[in-house]
Amino acid sequence: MQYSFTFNFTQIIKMITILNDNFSQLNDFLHQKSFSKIFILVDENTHEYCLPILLGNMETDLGFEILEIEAGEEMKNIQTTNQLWEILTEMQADRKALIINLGGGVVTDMGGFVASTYKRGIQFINIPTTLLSMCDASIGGKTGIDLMHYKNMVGTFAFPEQIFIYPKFLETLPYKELRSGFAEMLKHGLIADKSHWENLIQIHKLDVDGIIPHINVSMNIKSKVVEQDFHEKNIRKTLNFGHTIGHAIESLCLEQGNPILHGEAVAAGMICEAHLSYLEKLISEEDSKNIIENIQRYYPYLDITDFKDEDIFSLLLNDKKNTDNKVNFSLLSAIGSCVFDHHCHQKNIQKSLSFYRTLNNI
Ligand SMILES: NC(=O)c1ccc[n+]([C@@H]2O[C@H](COP(=O)([O-])OP(=O)(O)OC[C@H]3O[C@@H](n4cnc5c(N)ncnc54)[C@H](O)[C@@H]3O)[C@@H](O)[C@H]2O)c1
Ligand SMILES: O=C(O)C(=O)C[C@@H](O)[C@H](O)[C@H](O)COP(=O)(O)O
Ligand SMILES: [Zn+2]
Repeated sequence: MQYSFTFNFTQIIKMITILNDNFSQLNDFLHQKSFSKIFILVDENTHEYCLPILLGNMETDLGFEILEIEAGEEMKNIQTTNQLWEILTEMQADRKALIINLGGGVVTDMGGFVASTYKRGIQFINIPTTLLSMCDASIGGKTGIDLMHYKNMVGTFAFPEQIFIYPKFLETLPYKELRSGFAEMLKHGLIADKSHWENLIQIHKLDVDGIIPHINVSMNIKSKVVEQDFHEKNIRKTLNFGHTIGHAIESLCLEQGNPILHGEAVAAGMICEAHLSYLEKLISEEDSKNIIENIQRYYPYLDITDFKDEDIFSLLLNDKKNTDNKVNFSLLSAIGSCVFDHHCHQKNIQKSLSFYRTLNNI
C-alpha cells in the first residue's frame, strides 16, 4: 500500500520527510552534507525488522557502523548512554559524524541525547519506526534518559537535522505498541483539536491502515505547539496532559521491575487527569465521561491498587513542569483545549486516583 500525507507547512514540519520506497530523499540528504562517518543506532527489533530495509535502500560512499542496544525502556539509562559515548570515542567519531536513530522513542530519545552531548554535539537524524515515535517522540527535539526510575530526568533540547518517516515500518509493529502510540494521538486531539479526537474515536479496530491517515494531524499539532515554545516555558506544557500522573504510574511500574508501555501509562494518566479536570470544574461531567469511556474502549485497566498515594505524590513533586514546589498540572478546559500551570486541590488528586481504582470493577 502507498501511504501519503498532506501537511500544513510549519517550520518543524519542513524538517519531516515522508520517504519514498527507494529512500531517495534520505540519499539526497546524505549526498548533500559532508559527514565523516555514519553511526546507525538500532535496538534488537529495529535491527531485525527495519535495518535491512534501510540498508537495502541507503546509498552512500561513507563508512557506517551499527550500534545495537537491547530493546525496552529499561535500557534508556546512563549505563547504555555511557557505553554509546565510549563506542563513539573508541571508533574516533569526530564532530562531522552523523548518528541515524532508527527506532522507537527509546532509540530517538537516547540517540538524540548521546548525539547532542558527545563532543558537545554532533548531528543526528531520526528515522522513527513506531507509531509513537512517528507522531510524537521523534519530532519535538526533547532528548533524554531516565534516572533511576524517574522518567526523562536528564536530557537536552536538541533538534535532529531531519526526520524521515517511512510508514511501512509500522507493518511489523506489534499491536500493543501501535495502541501505545495511539494514546499520544488521542492526547493531541484532546488538548488541541476536537475533530481529531472525534475522528480517532471512530476507529473501532486499531490497525495500521486505519491510523495512518490521521498521523499527519498529530504531527501538525505537535509541531505547531513545539514551534511556539520549544523550551517548554508555557504552551508546550499542554503536550504533557496525562503525563503528570501517567509518568508517576510508569515510574512506579519501572521501579518494581514491571515496566508498562509509555502510551499505556499516558492512557491511564489521561483518565485520571480528565476526571481531575472535572473535579477542578474545568470541564463538564459529560465531557469527562465521554473522554474516559472512549479511552477505556482501547486500554485495559492498569492495576494500581498496590501503589500508595504518597508514593505517587512524591513522584508528582519531581515532575519537570513544577515551579515553586507546586505541582503544575496540564488539564483540559474542553475537548480540544488545555490549560497549564494549574494547581489542584490535594483532595481532588486523591479522588482522581481513587476514581481510577474503581474502574477495576467495571
Ligand atoms: N521525546 C519525546 O518528545 C517523547 C514523546 C513521547 C514518548 N517519548 C519516549 O518514547 C519512549 C517510548 O517510545 P516507543 O513507544 O516508540 O517505545 P520503544 O522505542 O521501546 O519501541 C517499542 C517496541 O517496539 C519495537 N519496535 C520498534 N519499531 C519496530 C518495528 N517497526 N517493528 C517491530 N518492532 C519494532 C522496539 O524494539 C520496542 O520493543 C518512552 O521512553 C517515552 O518516554 C518521548
Ligand atoms: O514533547 C513534549 O513536550 C511532550 O511532553 C511529549 C510527551 O508525549 C513525551 O512523553 C515527553 O517525553 C514528556 O516529556 P517530559 O518533559 O515530561 O519528560
Ligand atoms: Zn508521552
